[in-house]
Amino acid sequence: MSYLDRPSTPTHRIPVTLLTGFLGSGKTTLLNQLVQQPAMSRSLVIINEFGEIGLDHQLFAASTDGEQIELSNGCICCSIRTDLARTLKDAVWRFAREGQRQFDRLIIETTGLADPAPIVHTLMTEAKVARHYALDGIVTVMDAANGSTTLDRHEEALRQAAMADMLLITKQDVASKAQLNALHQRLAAINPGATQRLLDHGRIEADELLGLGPEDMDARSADIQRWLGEAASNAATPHSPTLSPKAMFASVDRAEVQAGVMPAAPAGDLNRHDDHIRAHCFVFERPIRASRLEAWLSLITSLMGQDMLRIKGMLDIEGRDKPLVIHGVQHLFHPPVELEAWPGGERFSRLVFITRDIPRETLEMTLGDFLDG
Ligand SMILES: Nc1nc2c(ncn2[C@@H]2O[C@H](COP(=O)(O)OP(=O)(O)OP(=O)(O)O)[C@@H](O)[C@H]2O)c(=O)[nH]1
Repeated sequence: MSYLDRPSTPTHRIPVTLLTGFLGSGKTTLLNQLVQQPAMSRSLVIINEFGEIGLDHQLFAASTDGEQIELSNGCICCSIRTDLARTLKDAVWRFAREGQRQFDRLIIETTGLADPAPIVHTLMTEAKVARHYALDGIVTVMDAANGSTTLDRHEEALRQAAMADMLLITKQDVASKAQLNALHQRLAAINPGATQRLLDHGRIEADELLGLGPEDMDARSADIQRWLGEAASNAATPHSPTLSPKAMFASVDRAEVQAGVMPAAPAGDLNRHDDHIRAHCFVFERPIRASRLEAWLSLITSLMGQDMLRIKGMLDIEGRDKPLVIHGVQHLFHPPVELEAWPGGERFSRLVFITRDIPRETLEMTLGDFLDG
């Protein structure tokens, strides 16, 4: 059976929030605020820091009912990935009393230099980990004062921003308005699908950071709009039924930032620094043949998987009445999720790609060829 023919049934896996952000951006400050909140009381927190303490899964008493583990002799995205996998597997019984698991949610705080992709891969590909855990969302913290410079200098920070479901901007109190606007525009260009929020010393309601991913989207299909990005949903709606498939591509290279979340950014040269990381949105009016899309996804991810940072889509597949949501990080895809209804009653396919050094034309031409078939 092919990938698109296997929509997942709702699972009861433990949702995982990956908290990332460059060195000193404010991750720990945020985490300290979060763990005080009742919504986080049954959370296990894994903190990965570079440090000198040997890796002995040293346990700390957390400030709330939650539990905390420190992984501190390397970075979980590279040198100690197997330690992360083992820690996750062990945690299920280690934090259990009388056969009952004592946590319902997992937060992983990465080091400031971590690439989120390998961590997501560990969650998705290690069978014993994937059985118990499912990625809920990637939350990336950005420092308003240094963020633009950090993005200029550090590929890691770009990748953290590009893969985020939510971008939390800290230190607005010490940033100029110009710095804040520049960062806001830049992040909107890199990752139009991610919500941007301003944080004051890490303060935010935990609920806002939870339930970000597609795993439980079935229950709240209206949220698909936000998840795919307002830009993909609004700007790319097809109208004419006579369009040829190639003409149905719509380009959305800028984000419509959600009202009330951040002020609208003034127009500018959004991609001056980041030409290599881009968001590309495509819409298709006619139903897509599953086998052709799968063949294309397989080709494109095997050739360019490393540079295909994120893929999100809501698809109208031939022979299906309901929308199918797909979600991938590099060459790995979560099981597709079938929604109950088309959000807003609008039935058409949307695909969003966040890529590094992949020209839009490459996607457009190959996709057109495959779907034209
Ligand atoms: N002015 C200001 N300072 C902040 C804010 N948020 C965090 N900080 C400060 O920024 C510094 C770094 O914050 P941390 O939370 O330790 O950052 P981190 O991302 O965990 O840092 P690493 O562990 O080095 O990756 C601390 O001194 C915080 O008090 C904010 O909104 N405003």
